[in-house]
Amino acid sequence: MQIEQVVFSHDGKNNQLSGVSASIPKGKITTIIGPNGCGKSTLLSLISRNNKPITGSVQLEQKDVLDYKPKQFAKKLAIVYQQNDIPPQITVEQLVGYGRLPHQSFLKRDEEADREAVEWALTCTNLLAKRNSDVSALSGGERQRVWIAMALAQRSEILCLDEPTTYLDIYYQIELLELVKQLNETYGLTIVMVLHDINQALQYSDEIILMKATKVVAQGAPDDVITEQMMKDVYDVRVLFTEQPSIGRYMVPLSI
Ligand SMILES: Nc1ncnc2c1ncn2[C@@H]1O[C@H](COP(=O)(O)OP(=O)(O)OP(=O)(O)O)[C@@H](O)[C@H]1O
Repeated sequence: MQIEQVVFSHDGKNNQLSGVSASIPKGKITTIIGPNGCGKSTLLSLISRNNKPITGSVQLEQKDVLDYKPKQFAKKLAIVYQQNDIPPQITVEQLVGYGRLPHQSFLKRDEEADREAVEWALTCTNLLAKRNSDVSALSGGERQRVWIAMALAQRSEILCLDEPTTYLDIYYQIELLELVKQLNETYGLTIVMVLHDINQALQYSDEIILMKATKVVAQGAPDDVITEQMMKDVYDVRVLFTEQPSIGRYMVPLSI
């Protein structure tokens, strides 16, 4: 995907994206980082075409995302939001089945393909044993996996995740990021996610898009973008980096 000179305003007064350009490499994990309010979720909303640029464009396979038909686009890209409303009294399997809607029409439905996709999504997310559970009775970590399973059932090539680890304890954060890594490595899914935890961004990303105050200020490999100087300039925090043999480079915050 190519994001080219995108300008966007939520309220028509101030720009929340002012001339943003970036690229999302196919088959990689790209993480958008930056301080609160800099425009990360807004950028994701334009990538997933939930908002339209005032000027500039988002291109997918050399075609403007706005030129895709809704179902055609849903087969290309799925998004999981930070907070999701759960329909009342719905089982895991039923909710995951909603991911098949882009593949169904009034006249045409491939029930075998639908079943296979739901089984695959439940298997990947380790939810087979919970398939008949009421979604509202699940833990936060399990619910987040259900939303990812629904997005997987959509069988899209790109998976966008807006702060997928927020509200999860450290165990479920790691579980979720390991799932994301596995989906990328095993099925070649392109991942675009927003994370706040710099160490998790370092550990799980192939590519970092760094934002500050409505702009993309850097893009590149995690070790190139995430530096002591960047942490001072963008977050106004003093940090040091150290190496740990099993996970590599990681950051220790020192002071503000
Ligand atoms: N629907 C909206 N209407 C008006 N302003 C909005 C809307 N959504 C977001 N904004 C504003 O746009 C700016 C960017 O918000 P956005 O949610 O994209 O930032 P973010 O980098 O994802 O922040 P955070 O890390 O706090 O989640 C903020 O100033 C926010 O107040």
